[in-house]
Amino acid sequence: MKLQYQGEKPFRPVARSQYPQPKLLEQRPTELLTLTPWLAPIVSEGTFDPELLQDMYQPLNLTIGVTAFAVGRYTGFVRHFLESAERFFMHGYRVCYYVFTDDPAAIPRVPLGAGRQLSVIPVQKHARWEEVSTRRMETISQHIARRAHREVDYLFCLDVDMVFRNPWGPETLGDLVAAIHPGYYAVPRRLFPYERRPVSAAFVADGEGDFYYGGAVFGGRVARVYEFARGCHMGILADKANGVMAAWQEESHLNRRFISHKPSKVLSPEYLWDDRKPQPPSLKLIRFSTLDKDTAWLRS
Ligand SMILES: CC(=O)N[C@H]1[C@@H](OP(=O)(O)OP(=O)(O)OC[C@H]2O[C@@H](n3ccc(=O)[nH]c3=O)[C@H](O)[C@@H]2O)O[C@H](CO)[C@H](O)[C@@H]1O
Ligand SMILES: [Mn+2]
Repeated sequence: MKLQYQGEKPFRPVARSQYPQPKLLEQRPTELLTLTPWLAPIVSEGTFDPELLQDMYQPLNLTIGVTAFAVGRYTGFVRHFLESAERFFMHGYRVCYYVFTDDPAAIPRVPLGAGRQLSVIPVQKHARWEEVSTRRMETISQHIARRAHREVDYLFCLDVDMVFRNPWGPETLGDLVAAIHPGYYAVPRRLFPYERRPVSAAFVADGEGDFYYGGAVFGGRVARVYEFARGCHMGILADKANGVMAAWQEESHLNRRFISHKPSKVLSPEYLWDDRKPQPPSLKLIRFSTLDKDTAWLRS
């Protein structure tokens, strides 16, 4: 299907010319790696000038979409998710939240700032939680084709059982964006929990892989997210036809695809943390984090 995207928005010249000078020979701005071997920036605190980025992106009048699924008991996370996003997510930009749920009446009407809106989109409830989680790729791609490609410039697809704790701004915008999983940023790749059975479309061979990315955060330009989610969905369908469920469901397919379709921007675990873990000194702040939750109860 050929999609008519919103017009591409050209960069305007930077208005402000006074800001700290970038210094080629100065120490690294962060303890973390700042560039992948394919020259994609790895975003973390200290690597960017938030005010400069604000001046560059604000005039573009961008609209940023967010998808979040709240099926079954996960509706209980929506209030905290939206309230914290109102405080910290893309402050000063137009934002469209797309909340997919089997129970629209359970979605709270959280007060939203100017230029920000919430669409509640009904979806069917699947019996197994793996199915709920995995079906997201299909629903996201259909939603982009039907609606979101006309409404937003960038789209982030986020888990709902999470909260924003610090600013998430235009430094995260890129063509195709992945986030490093908080559990595996210091782990050799042979120990990444990739799908290792060749029968699965998500199969990753030994010696392959860059970072282990989290399924809870991905995004980019809406056209690229469409291709990406569709590609993952195709892999999931192929597996289904073979009676296979990948080791970590859609996260396995996402990781497979990011090996061959490299992200143009990588978010450090500041953007995908887990409150059950202590914050290491190398992470200056936590921006978006998983809440401690009763997983068995939620999924039952
Ligand atoms: C630490 C850990 O174990 N992480 C895995 C786990 O993440 P999580 O434990 O973060 O998965 P999760 O329970 O948050 O499910 C993912 C998302 O699907 C939605 N949802 C899920 C179930 C449901 O009944 N209703 C509903 O709305 C909701 O938006 C949720 O945030 O599972 C994912 C499955 O894709 C990935 O494999 C992750 O690696
Ligand atoms: Mn989650």
